[in-house]
This record gives sequence, C-alpha cells and structure tokens, in this order.
Amino acid sequence: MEIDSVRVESSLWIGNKRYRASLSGWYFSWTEVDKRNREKKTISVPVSEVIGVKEGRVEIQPQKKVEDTDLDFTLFYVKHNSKGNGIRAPWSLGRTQFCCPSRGLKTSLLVFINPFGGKKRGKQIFHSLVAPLFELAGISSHVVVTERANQARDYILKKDLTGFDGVICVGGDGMFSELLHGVIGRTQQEAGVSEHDPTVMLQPCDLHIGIIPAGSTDCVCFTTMGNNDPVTSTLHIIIGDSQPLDVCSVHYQSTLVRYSVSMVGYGFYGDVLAESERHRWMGPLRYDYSGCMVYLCNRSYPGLVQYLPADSHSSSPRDNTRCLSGCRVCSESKERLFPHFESSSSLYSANVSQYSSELEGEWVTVEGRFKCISLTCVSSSCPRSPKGLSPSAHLADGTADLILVRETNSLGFLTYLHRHTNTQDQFDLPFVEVHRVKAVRFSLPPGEEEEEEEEEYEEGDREIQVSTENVLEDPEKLCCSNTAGHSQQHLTGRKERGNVTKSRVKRRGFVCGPCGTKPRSVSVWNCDGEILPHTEISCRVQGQLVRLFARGIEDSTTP
Ligand SMILES: CCCCCCCCCCCCC/C=C/[C@@H](O)[C@H](COP(=O)(O)O)NC(=O)CCCCCCCCCCCCCCC
Ligand SMILES: Nc1ncnc2c1ncn2[C@@H]1O[C@H](COP(=O)(O)OP(=O)(O)O)[C@@H](O)[C@H]1O
Ligand SMILES: [Ca+2]
Repeated sequence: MEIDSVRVESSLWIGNKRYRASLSGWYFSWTEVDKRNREKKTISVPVSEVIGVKEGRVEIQPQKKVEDTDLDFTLFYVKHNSKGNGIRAPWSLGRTQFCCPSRGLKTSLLVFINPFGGKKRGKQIFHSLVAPLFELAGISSHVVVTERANQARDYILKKDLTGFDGVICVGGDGMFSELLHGVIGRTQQEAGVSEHDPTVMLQPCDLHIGIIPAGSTDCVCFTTMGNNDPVTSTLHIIIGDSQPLDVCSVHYQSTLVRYSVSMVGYGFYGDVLAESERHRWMGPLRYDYSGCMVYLCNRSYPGLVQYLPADSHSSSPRDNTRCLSGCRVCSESKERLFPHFESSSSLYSANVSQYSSELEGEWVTVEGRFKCISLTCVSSSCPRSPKGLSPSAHLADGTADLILVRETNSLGFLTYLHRHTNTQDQFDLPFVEVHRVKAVRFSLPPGEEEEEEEEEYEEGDREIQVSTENVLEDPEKLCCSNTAGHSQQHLTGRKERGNVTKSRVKRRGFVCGPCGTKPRSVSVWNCDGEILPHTEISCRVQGQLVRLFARGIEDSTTP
C-alpha cells in the first residue's frame, strides 16, 4: 500500500475484476479499472459508516468464512438505497469481499536499460540496487538491455504489452523520452487519434512510466522525485505511486516533431547541446565543457515568439510557490483539463469533441534578439540546478513556462545562469521575462533573411532528411539524428526557406575563437536533449498526458 499524508492507495480485486482502492480524507473508495487501466465506476464509503472488516470471505449471518484464504478480506458498511417511495430510503448492510493482490498477484514490469547512458552504470545500478528490491516486493520484471537508440520506443510501439503494469527506463532523459514517445504513440494508435493534428486533444496514457536515474542530466527524475536516487525511484515504483505529468507536443507545420517534458530550448541551450554531441566521450561533463565554450561565444539570435497565455488566476511563474506532492493547483487543473469526464481515461470512450478548448484565447507577440528561449512544462530541476529552469512551474497543471532571455552582455547572462544555482530570483533581471502559457510559436523575424549574405554551403555540411510522414507508420521517422551538431544548423535554415543551395550563414570574414565556427543568425532547438530538425516550430501543452510512478516532491519541511 502507498501511504502519504492525504491518501492510501492500493490495487484490490473483487471476483475477477481489478479495482483501484483508496483511503482519502474520510472516504474509502474503490474504482474498477479495466485491462488497459481505464477507470470505471467508483463506490465510496465514509469511514464513519464502516461497520467492520474481517479477514477472509465472510458471510453476514451467521458469520462464517466461506473460504479461508489470507489474501481476502470482507468489508461491511452502511449501504444507502436510492429509492424510498416517498419515505426515507432504507439502509441496508453492504458487504464486499476483496482480494489483496500485493499478497498474491504479481506486478509485472517491462524494464529497459541503456548500458551507455550517463557514466555507463545502468546495468550495475539495476542489478545491485533495483532488482533485489523488486524481488523482495514480489515484482517480476522483463529486462531489455538496449543495443541501439530508439529500441525501447519501438518495442513499446510494436510489441505485445499484455500483462505489464508499467514500463521502466534505467538511463537518462533520452531514455525516458524513448518511453514517453512509445507510450504516447501506442495510446494514440489504439485510440485512433492523429498525433499530427496540433489542435487535437490527445488520449491520456494509462501505462505508467518509471525512471531509474542513470543518465547525465536526469532532469525528469529529479523534477518529479526531488532527487536522482535509484533506490527512492524503485520504492515509488514498488508502491505504485501515480503522478500525472504535462507533456509539450512540438509540431512543424502539421507534423508532429517530438514530445517534450523537460525543456524545449533555443539559443544557448540549443548551442550547448549541438556542441556537446561532439564531446559525448566526456560523459555527463560534456554539458559543462560545452556550456563554457558556448558561453564564451556570447551569441544572441533574432526571433519572433508568439504565445497563448494561461489563465493567470490560479498560479503564476513568479508566485514563489513550489509544486509539491498533493499539489492543489495540479489537482484542481484536472477538472479544467477534462471537464466532461469523471475520469480522464474515458476521454475517447465518451462521444464528445476531441478538439481542445485549451487553444482558445489571444496570442501575444514578442520580437527581438534573444540569448535563449526556453519552454518547460515542469520546473526542470536537476542536480546542477535543484530549483530548476522555472522553480514555480507545476507538474500537472496543463501549462508550461516560457522564459525569454534577451540579448545582454556576458556578465548579465552569467548572472542569469548562476542564479539557477542559488536562492536569487533568476527572473528578477531586466533582460529576462517569464510567462505561463498553453502554447508557443517561434519564427524568424520577417526581413531577417535579406540582411544576410547568402552563400553556398560550406564543404562537409551533411544532408539530413526531415520527414513529414506519419510517425506511427514508421517510428524511425519521428525524430532526427542526435549527431547533427553544428552542420545541421545551416541545413535547418536552408530547408525551411526552400532554397536548397543557399544557407543563412553570416560570413563577416571572422571565426569565433572558442568554438571555431562562423557566427550565424539561426540556432537550433534542444528538445529534451535532442536537436530538432526545424527552426520554425509550434508547441502546445497536453495537460496530464502521461503518468509516472512518482508522487511529486515531498515537502522536506515535514517529516
Ligand atoms: C554558472 C553555473 C550555471 C549553471 C546553469 C544551470 C542551468 C541548468 C538548467 C538545466 C535545464 C535542464 C533541462 C534538461 C535537459 C535534458 O533533458 C537534456 C538531456 O539530458 P540527458 O543527456 O541526461 O539525456 N539535457 C540538456 O540538454 C543539457 C542542458 C545542460 C545545460 C547546462 C549548461 C551548463 C552551463 C554551464 C555554463 C557555465 C558558464 C561558465 C562561464 C565561465
Ligand atoms: N544501446 C544503445 N546504444 C546507443 N544509444 C542508445 C542505446 N540505448 C539508448 N540509446 C540512446 O542514448 C541516448 C542517451 O541516453 P540517456 O540514457 O538519456 O543518457 P544520457 O543522459 O547520458 O544522455 C538516448 O537518446 C537513447 O535513445
Ligand atoms: Ca505544467
């Protein structure tokens, strides 16, 4: 059983049907869940109206056990009947016989280990810290040690997952992203929803994802757990915690490019990622090294950013709150995000519009030169920055925070970066603005191209195919190669302007000292550690799209 200050939750069986049972506030409730984890009818009993609980399957009168098994218990309670024929409806004795699976039925997990993530300790972490705890808890696991990138994603998209209660990754944010794409893609396939239509409301996913941190940044784990400790993560998986999570979908025109949870970043973070790919051999240190290199280049980029503001009544990125376990803003958001449904899971079984009202409202336009543009659905904290990119962002409120850092001098930008690591407010700087948003569009400002000298591509630039085909037909086409680096930046501009022989590379006759490349006016987008193959993208938040085996950050002030 999962126990926290507000809720006790467990999986129980009545006959051959599975129920999610919870003790929350003053009520004991049980909700039927089908094989795909979709919730059905809920029965709630006030704890004050519970008459008794007996071990085994017990009859009412005379009290006797019909079957003596220590997996069963019987709950007796006051049952309110609905029809009273004009007089008070009679009460009767309610009796439900439960079977407790944690004492018998096995949880089964599908585990993917990236042996090359982070410090290459994935296998060791799993076998020494995780597997013994799974065994202790009677959890069975099917382990796949990956041999190539995207293997885990493809497995989830194509293989039979019957019998698995969740999928687990042992690795970093890149590995988590594979599971995310697999689980979302599969759920939409089964629900018959097009991932490419940016206006459609995606089907929330029931298959839970667990993260055992063994990567470089471990941002998603740190943000949803409050640390990157493999044992903590394992215990949350074992007790079956469930944390809904917002996901950002990134589109290029009417094609899905990728999903993101931690960060969609342009400028500094895009350049750091592109640079870091050339130094993968350094392991996690590659980001620090590349960060210094890119910092020294002190670049800024022109851009036109449009955003759809979120309702500012419930929360703001500068309200100095933290999204903690049991967060009120997130739980209240559920009703706004799924207004027509008792349960988010019944979205597509109910016959209502798949088009979200979340995209209604007035767009705001900001144009200028930016050091970096970041969009994050969650706080994006990591060991390097425990408070994160946007410390007051929420895990499951259906919004993201858009951070615009305008062109400034090196010292100003260093101050901004450094404030991610201390208690000072990184948004309290004259060149920084932050907005809570539901959607964002990015384009290059009109006229930008004319200012530049267009020249032939430099030798050695590689051609990268950008697909606009349906990812569900061929998942390989979902994302770009992770090894594009600098050369891809030139291509990005070329592709979208439809000019195959010209680039937007500025050639003013000098080469940047720290990175040895020529200055340019187009950066790349870093989407959870992947370089995107497009510059002019649009993003929207899909509120509470997936669920993790987590419960958010525990308030460290209470024991
Ligand atoms: C001066 C100290 C500056 C510290 C700045 C900390 C900013 C931290 C923001 C963290 C945002 C993290 C967003 C997460 C992204 C990940 O999904 C993604 C993939 O992770 P994976 O490889 O584990 O799969 N990771 C990344 O894209 C890495 C982004 C890392 C950015 C770190 C930049 C470090 C900068 C150091 C600059 C130092 C300047 C010093 C000048 C003298
Ligand atoms: N066996 C493998 N060989 C090569 N790449 C892999 C393998 N398994 C997973 N990957 C890819 O490696 C990338 C980085 O993995 P990740 O576990 O996130 O580590 P890190 O945090 O160090 O980047 C991911 O994008 C993932 O798709
Ligand atoms: Ca959010």
